[in-house]
Amino acid sequence: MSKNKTGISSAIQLEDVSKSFGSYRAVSDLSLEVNSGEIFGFLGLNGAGKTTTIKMLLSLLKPSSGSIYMLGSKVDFGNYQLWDKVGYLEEATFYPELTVMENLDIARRMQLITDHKSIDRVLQKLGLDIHKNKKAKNLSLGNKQRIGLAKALIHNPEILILDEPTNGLDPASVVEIRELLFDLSRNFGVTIFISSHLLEELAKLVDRIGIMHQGQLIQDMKMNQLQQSLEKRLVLNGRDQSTMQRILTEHGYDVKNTADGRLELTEARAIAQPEKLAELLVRFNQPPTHLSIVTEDLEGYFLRAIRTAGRIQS
Ligand SMILES: Nc1ncnc2c1ncn2[C@@H]1O[C@H](COP(=O)(O)OP(=O)(O)OP(=O)(O)O)[C@@H](O)[C@H]1O
Repeated sequence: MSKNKTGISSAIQLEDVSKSFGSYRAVSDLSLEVNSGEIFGFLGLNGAGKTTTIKMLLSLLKPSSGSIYMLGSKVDFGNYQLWDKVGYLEEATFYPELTVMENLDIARRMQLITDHKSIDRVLQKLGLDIHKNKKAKNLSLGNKQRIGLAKALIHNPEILILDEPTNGLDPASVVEIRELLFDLSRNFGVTIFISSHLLEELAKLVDRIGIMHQGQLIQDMKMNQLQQSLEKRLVLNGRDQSTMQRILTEHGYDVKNTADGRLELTEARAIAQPEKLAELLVRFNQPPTHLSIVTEDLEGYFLRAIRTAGRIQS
């Protein structure tokens, strides 16, 4: 395993990786490091370059330029040893008429694993042992996805790569898979690289997030940094909003009207001391009938990050 500048082991490392299809650059100068045991969320709109990147990690696609390392070993065509240490799940596929056990036995044989206990281990790890003799077609959606994960994990990989693993799952199954991935990371030390276009969903699971847009990594931050980066707004209502707006403006506040008929302020002093603003309005006989601080939601943040990068029209 390679160590980065801070001495932390990095499980996945991309250095100035680009991929072009003809004249179209799907991934552009992507540099990224995922630490060992970390859950990294790879976020982007459709067409951002997530799947192309994942295919390069798996050496299903060759980068046009740049280098990729996993567990300190260069990802290259022919470096088959690496695949003993990497699991991949895109979409759960299985034989519906076969039992869970039979499905996993096929996966075991395809991966040339001789140890039959590997099936029991993975069944237990994923909480599938109670369903092992059921036909795959009779399982819940969440448990079907667990079969896919079990196949990706049967060889006990150190890195798990997931491309939109909760696509099409119902909310309960999404929670189940999330808890499972969390357990794999925290209790089994698996490094997880997970792509999605849903920030709300990733935010509940990942340690760090990278936002891709038009082939470029426009943000890379820890989740606690993300929480601090969410924009706050002070919104208020009153009986005579034009008078309220005039008073606040005369006292140096920057006040906007919102589309839903409220007054809104985003400046730091208004957010830090809303009571001062309320006192001022009371003094001028214009008490607010509603005053609250609203924090931007994660999808709002995601779209703002993309707009700020100046790459889509707002
Ligand atoms: N084999 C290919 N030939 C030409 N263009 C391609 C090829 N594969 C991907 N692209 C283009 O590269 C861009 C990035 O695609 P990619 O599949 O990596 O995006 P994505 O972020 O995974 O999107 P989605 O969430 O829709 O899967 C897209 O514009 C896509 O059309």
